Amino acid sequence: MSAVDRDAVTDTVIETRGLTKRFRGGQLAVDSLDLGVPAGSVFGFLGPNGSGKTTTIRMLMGLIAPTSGTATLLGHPVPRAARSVLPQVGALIEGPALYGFLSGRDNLIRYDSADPAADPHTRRARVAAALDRVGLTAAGGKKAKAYSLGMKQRLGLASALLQPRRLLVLDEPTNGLDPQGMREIRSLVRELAADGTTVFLSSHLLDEIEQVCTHAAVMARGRLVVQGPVAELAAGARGRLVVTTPDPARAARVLKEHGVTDLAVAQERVTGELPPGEIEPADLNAALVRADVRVRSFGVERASLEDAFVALTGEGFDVTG
Ligand SMILES: Nc1ncnc2c1ncn2[C@@H]1O[C@H](COP(=O)(O)OP(=O)(O)OP(=O)(O)O)[C@@H](O)[C@H]1O
Repeated sequence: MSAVDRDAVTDTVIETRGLTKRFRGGQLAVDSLDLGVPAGSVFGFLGPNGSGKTTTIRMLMGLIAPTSGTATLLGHPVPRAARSVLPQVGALIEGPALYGFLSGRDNLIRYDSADPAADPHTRRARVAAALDRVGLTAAGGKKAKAYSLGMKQRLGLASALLQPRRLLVLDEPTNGLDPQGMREIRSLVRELAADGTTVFLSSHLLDEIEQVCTHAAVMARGRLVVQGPVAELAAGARGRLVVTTPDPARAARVLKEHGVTDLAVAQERVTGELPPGEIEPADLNAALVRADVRVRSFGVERASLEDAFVALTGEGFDVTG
């Protein structure tokens, strides 16, 4: 009998403790990572290029051994229990390996045949269902080499979905795709999550994480910067104050006196960082009015995950790493 109980109830589908990878050349790619991915989440693993995302995923999938620390998948230790737990995990790492001369459908048949646990009698139905899942039924007979990058990526996802999965691990699933391809993958991820599959996906695109993920972890230089629900992460960074007024110089002076920093004036628009602590935006508005500044509009721009990243690391989010 399998060492893995298929019905094991785990609230945290991926958990790492002090997970560390130092490559032979001495490069510390992942540094004491403590990650917790809740069941049912769409979890974004975010960081600039070179921040250690792929190395972490390769350790989770048992492809490379950690230097130190531990990791569990669906409650079972990896790499020790990798063999028994990985059948419940669909993974798409560094693009799918496809045969260009075979049709999309035949590529999936090949994948399914390579799985010793897959019943050959139900193979055709499984492949048809997987093609349907990713919207490739009509293109199933086309050679894979004629597929667009987005279609290839969807075919890769179909191969990961031939069996029911509790967890999907996708490494940069939208990398290299055009906006339409990105949208397709994103809506597919949402659908899969709605069906109850936990999805862990890495990305260096902040807005992608904001659009599709419920939770995120932010990496920088091999270290975890922060993790949690996306809404809370963005709320951790205070938004920027924006005032429009025909008296920008006076407004800037008053705001400065009340602790607003990083003030910038562009025509009738004055922006700045809210002071930390007790002061409410409404108090600032009242102070402007008291000082006879004619306020046309007053607001705080919603903070984005990017603001949170900048606030936490003190650096810009440079996708070229
Ligand atoms: N096999 C290896 N040997 C030595 N160093 C490596 C190896 N693989 C990765 N690294 C280094 O480890 C660091 C983290 O790389 P990793 O690929 O995990 O980052 P990433 O966040 O996934 O970035 P990308 O999106 O570019 O893949 C980088 O500095 C990289 O050069």
